Amino acid sequence: MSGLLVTATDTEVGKTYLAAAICAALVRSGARVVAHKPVVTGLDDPVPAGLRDHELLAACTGQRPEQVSPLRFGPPVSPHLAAERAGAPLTRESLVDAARGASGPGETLVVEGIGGLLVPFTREGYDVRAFAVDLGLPLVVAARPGLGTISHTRLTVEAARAAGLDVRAVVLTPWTDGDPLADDNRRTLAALLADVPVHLLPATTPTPAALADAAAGLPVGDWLGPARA
Ligand SMILES: Nc1ncnc2c1ncn2[C@@H]1O[C@H](COP(=O)(O)OP(=O)(O)OP(=O)(O)O)[C@@H](O)[C@H]1O
Ligand SMILES: C[C@H](N)[C@H](N)CCCCCC(=O)O
Ligand SMILES: [Mg+2]
Repeated sequence: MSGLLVTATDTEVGKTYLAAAICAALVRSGARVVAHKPVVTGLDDPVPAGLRDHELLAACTGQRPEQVSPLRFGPPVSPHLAAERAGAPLTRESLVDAARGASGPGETLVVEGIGGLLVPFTREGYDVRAFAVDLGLPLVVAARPGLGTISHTRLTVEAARAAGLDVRAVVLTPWTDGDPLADDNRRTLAALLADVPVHLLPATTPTPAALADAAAGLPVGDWLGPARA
């Protein structure tokens, strides 16, 4: 089984758009794709433009939304707190088992993290980074194009590398041509990250066809790596 995990420099950066675009592009190329979001929180918030995370991912892969995300909570808070409030604290074992069981031979697994890389699933500090290590998946990092992204992106890549994770790409999203600051952020990050390529996901609408079009320029196949059994 091969796959990747999409993380980000923060919550509300573009993980779902990017993960959905990757799924849609892979499906368009003929791959069998399974999306997995270990935990969704914030279902009490108004429905965003388009669909909720697990619904948009499911629309891109053909799964049912509940298959994409087995654990769904209302409060817009960190997963450790949402689960605790629901009286069902998360465990490393159940999170890893669910992710490993999500896809089978010949399928490509696209995992969307939750929030940023160090968001905890448990009070003891089992977090998205440790989850990616357990799954053995390479990372793709969604980052904002604008002010603040240089430091947030470098911090995320450093934190990933400190745990031995393979960062395949940073993707600035939503990208719109013609912003001089975003252009310089792109160049600066490409120079400072050196061996991590910086790509762009154009601003798009959240439909499978539009997302696949938006991802057409991304070397998605290069980002996939084998998952740990
Ligand atoms: N490529 C894009 N095209 C259009 N809008 C985008 C794009 N990328 C990000 N956005 C905007 O950023 C918002 C947040 O994106 P998204 O929901 O993908 O973030 P997230 O990192 O998955 O958030 P969460 O932490 O809640 O899972 C979207 O609602 C949308 O407005
Ligand atoms: C509600 C939000 N959209 C996400 N689902 C959860 C983000 C958790 C962030 C936790 C933190 O970094 O403080
Ligand atoms: Mg999301």
